[in-house]
Amino acid sequence: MIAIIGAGRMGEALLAGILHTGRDAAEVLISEAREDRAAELCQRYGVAAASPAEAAARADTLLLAVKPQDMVAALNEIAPALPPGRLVISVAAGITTAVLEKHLPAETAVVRAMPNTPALVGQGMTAIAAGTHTLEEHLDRAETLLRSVGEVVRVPEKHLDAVTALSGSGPAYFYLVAEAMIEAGVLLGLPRPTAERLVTQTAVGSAAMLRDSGDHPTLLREAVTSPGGTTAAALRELERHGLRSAFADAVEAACRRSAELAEG
Ligand SMILES: NC(=O)C1=CN([C@@H]2O[C@H](COP(=O)(O)OP(=O)(O)OC[C@H]3O[C@@H](n4cnc5c(N)ncnc54)[C@H](O)[C@@H]3O)[C@@H](O)[C@H]2O)C=CC1
Ligand SMILES: O=C(O)[C@@H]1CCC=N1
Repeated sequence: MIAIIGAGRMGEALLAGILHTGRDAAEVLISEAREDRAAELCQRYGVAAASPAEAAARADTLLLAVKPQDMVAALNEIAPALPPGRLVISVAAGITTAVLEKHLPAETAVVRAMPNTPALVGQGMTAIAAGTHTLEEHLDRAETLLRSVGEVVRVPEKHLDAVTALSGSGPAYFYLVAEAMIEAGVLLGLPRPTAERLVTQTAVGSAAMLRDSGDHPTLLREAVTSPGGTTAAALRELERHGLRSAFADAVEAACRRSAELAEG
């Protein structure tokens, strides 16, 4: 039995992804503080709801997807009911395995994970790191579970704030670029639905090439950039507006914020 504690946006993405891979809904519990939200998800996915304590007692794997600011309260609800030998996976930004271990019974196996919302469609990217009492077998279990919603990499925990800044928050950067491109198309007089369709398929096609061609993004970009052409004119403007340093600053800010969240 798997229990998802905190079924907000990320909790639902994980729930949907896990069920999509054929896991029986009877094998998944959700625990969600907002009753209307819990009822909506139970109806949509056919899973049962339980209190955090009940979920802790019944599930062998707990997936914690509450906000970092709510994590200690959630751990305190779970800890008294948690039998030995359970695996606790947290996806909260910034919350270290040391914090998780401090609020759980001694020797609980914890895994800190950072997924992203494309998990909802089975295209997630998750990085995982082990706690002090986490054995290879626990990491394998976490990896197998999270692989049901996309790709998984193992990283040392010291890299997880950077991972959070890059792939955890990363989908938002791509969506912002998509929004900005759609508005630019509308500015040029394209009907909005046309601009949306052009941008969406351009994003999907570019992502497929990035993943499948084996070529570095630089080579793929160069192949679009004809000498003296339109792309070169556009790229010069993006460079003039400092796009690369904007990304460096943005990702650094996200990484700093992730580290701050650990402090509560
Ligand atoms: N949204 C994203 O793209 C990603 C989010 N995360 C992490 O996932 C966690 C959740 O983020 P979101 O889903 O965006 O937030 P959210 O606010 O949509 O979801 C959190 C949910 O937890 C519930 N909750 C709070 N305390 C609870 C408790 N004690 N027991 C049961 N339910 C409780 C809330 O009612 C809420 O529905 C955060 O820690 C975040 O860092 C990680 C990767 C990506
Ligand atoms: O914005 C956040 O804090 C969460 C963590 C990574 C993506 N969303």
